[in-house]
Amino acid sequence: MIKVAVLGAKGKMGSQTCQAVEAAEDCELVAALDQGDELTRLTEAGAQVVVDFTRPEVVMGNLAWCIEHGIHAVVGTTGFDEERLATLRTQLEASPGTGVLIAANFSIGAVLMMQFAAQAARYYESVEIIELHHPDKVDAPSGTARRTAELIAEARREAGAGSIPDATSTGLDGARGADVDGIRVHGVRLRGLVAHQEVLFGDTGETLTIRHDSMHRESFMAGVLLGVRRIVDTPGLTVGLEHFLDLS
Ligand SMILES: NC(=O)C1=CN([C@@H]2O[C@H](COP(=O)(O)OP(=O)(O)OC[C@H]3O[C@@H](n4cnc5c(N)ncnc54)[C@H](OP(=O)(O)O)[C@@H]3O)[C@@H](O)[C@H]2O)C=CC1
Ligand SMILES: O=C(O)C1=N[C@H](C(=O)O)C[C@H](O)C1
Repeated sequence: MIKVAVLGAKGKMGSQTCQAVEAAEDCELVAALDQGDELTRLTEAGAQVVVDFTRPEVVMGNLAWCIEHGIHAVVGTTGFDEERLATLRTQLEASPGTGVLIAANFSIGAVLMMQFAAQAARYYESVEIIELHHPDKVDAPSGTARRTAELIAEARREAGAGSIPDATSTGLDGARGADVDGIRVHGVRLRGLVAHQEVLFGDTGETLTIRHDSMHRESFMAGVLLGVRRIVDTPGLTVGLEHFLDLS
């Protein structure tokens, strides 16, 4: 049995994760912590793996504590940039047996969408990303959109692609979305939505749209449990659930 604790347990993702861990035959939910709870409860409960679905402003503190105490972490919370990842790598050097998985999105379909987008990137002159989420989401653009943009930008650089054409010279601030690594990202917040993304590619005479929809938070649970099962044997930092999937 893998002893699992959830941080952010009263939240939308945390509560779903508690249910999924309790239903998994090879996992035991040993602690469910939320805002105001002491992290010492993790060691008291003997947690081997922590699943973090909290907030970008608190996740780094949680991870520093877990790494220091040799507790593996599966992290869905957003807000990770290169600087944060570098900090985690340094912290993990001092705790060599500990593993941390940072996954922008635990839905298998979303992981495939990012992979397909990276594959398509080299073939199209134009690309833009539209992410669509529920209005209670605290960050924009989504972690998934950021990661998708980074993967596309990397693929374009490797292929020697130039900058994306855009003749806009006047207009309102924000009308062309945010610039993530040279890729335009647009965010929609709409009651009724959960988590959705479209990646639009275009070239002369054709477009390609890759779309993924999470209609329910259950869609993330298979990926979360995969992360829990794999991280106990994967020391160091893993960025992206794709590393735990056989995509060949
Ligand atoms: N990787 C993925 O597949 C997915 C990632 N996410 C990401 O996960 C994060 C959480 O999303 P969601 O569940 O919708 O958000 P919620 O706001 O519903 O849940 C966050 C929970 O964490 C609690 N919390 C805040 N600070 C702490 C703390 N220091 N220790 C423990 N708990 C704390 C909050 O309490 P309070 O409300 O009192 O502040 C709240 O209960 C976001 O970054 C989101 O983008 C979401 C979906 C999928
Ligand atoms: O906050 C959410 O809901 C989600 N957050 C993650 C993100 O920012 O990419 C994953 C998914 O899009 C749902």
